[in-house]
Amino acid sequence: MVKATIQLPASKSISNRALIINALGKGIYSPENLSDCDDTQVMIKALTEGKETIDIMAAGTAMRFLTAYLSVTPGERTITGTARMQQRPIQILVNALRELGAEIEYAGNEGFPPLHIIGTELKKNEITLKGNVSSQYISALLMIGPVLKNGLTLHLSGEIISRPYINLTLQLMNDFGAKAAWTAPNRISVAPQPYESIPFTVESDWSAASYWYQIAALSSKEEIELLGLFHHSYQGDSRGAEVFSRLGITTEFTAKGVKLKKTGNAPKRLDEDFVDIPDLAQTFVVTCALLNIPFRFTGLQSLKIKETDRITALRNELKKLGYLIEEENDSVLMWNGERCEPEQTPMIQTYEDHRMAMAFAPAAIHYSNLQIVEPQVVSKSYPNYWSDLKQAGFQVICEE
Ligand SMILES: O=C(O)C1=C[C@@H](OP(=O)(O)O)[C@@H](O)[C@H](O)C1
Ligand SMILES: C=C(OP(=O)(O)O)C(=O)O
Repeated sequence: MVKATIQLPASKSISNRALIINALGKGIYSPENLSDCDDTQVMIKALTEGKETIDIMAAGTAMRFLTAYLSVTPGERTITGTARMQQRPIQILVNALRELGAEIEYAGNEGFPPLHIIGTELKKNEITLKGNVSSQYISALLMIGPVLKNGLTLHLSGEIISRPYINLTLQLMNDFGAKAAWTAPNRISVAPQPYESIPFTVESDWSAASYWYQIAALSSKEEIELLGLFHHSYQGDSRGAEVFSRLGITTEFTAKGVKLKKTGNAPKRLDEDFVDIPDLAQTFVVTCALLNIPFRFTGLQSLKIKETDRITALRNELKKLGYLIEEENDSVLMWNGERCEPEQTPMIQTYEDHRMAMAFAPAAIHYSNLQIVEPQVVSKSYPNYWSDLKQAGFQVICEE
């Protein structure tokens, strides 16, 4: 029996947007309930310490959003991150900013952080960029739109991935008094209308919630309540609730958050497109395998450039638990029920990826010997994950 009431961490995606918007708007109110996770802490430091060299560690949002922010903010700075961050591409954003007039140089390898940026006034106001690699480039550009002299129009080419994150950006920008909207299926326009300062409270993180839905799905009995989630959420990952309802976990919204209910229904298989919800891929791959539900998950093309190559990491680690997952075109993961002998004491590697640790920990419900290597990685988005699991009665063995 898993019984817990969990105060989830605040969303890092919302926190980091609110911080950038607040800095651009020179607000009088500070956003409330900011996340205490690493990715938000590095953003706060970058915006308040005024250092010449900014280290954002492993935070993709901080790297991309600050690159645009520093391009329009007086001063000369170098922005860098972990070794993995220096392998995560940023050329599309750098080219777009340069085309607008930004002064950015690569301080290491061409196309990747670290970057040397001299803040300047950007004069151009219309560009085309690819929408099929990372939506964070688009969000980064949109957020500086209101402070550009002539506003900004973006034309996006290719299939647009992670679209709900673009919509989250637009939603927050509009809440803070900007005028930004889709003006065609592939075009977004931002008016040169400055941000206003408003009191703002950050919602809990729906991506973090997914690990508790997973725990509910894998345990025989549960009473789980998650605090701080809203019914009409800004976060695309709130769609996880609907996908979990197909796996027999329904959501009851209360005044404080959500209560999870187990219906006992399970589908014969699960097919889903993750192009809008890439951060939930690990949750559902592990959950379906352990529930013995064959699946085909498409839209995973961004997984290779995240904290680690998540396609490879998932296949490697699930094999240790006895599941043979197949991959297609770097963008599909599927499982037809094929098994192999599980390891006696599976040591799950986390590859500096918080979501590997968080998505595999619930597997301890079925594999009592399971160990998680480098468990501290969870601090990227959910520092209290292990203490919350402990509160819920879990004993996961963590290998430091
Ligand atoms: O804008 C954001 O807050 C995010 C966008 C997504 O990245 P991509 O757009 O690179 O897929 C997501 O994976 C990441 O965790 C957070
Ligand atoms: C991909 C993620 O983060 P980021 O790209 O912001 O580092 C994530 O949190 O899963």
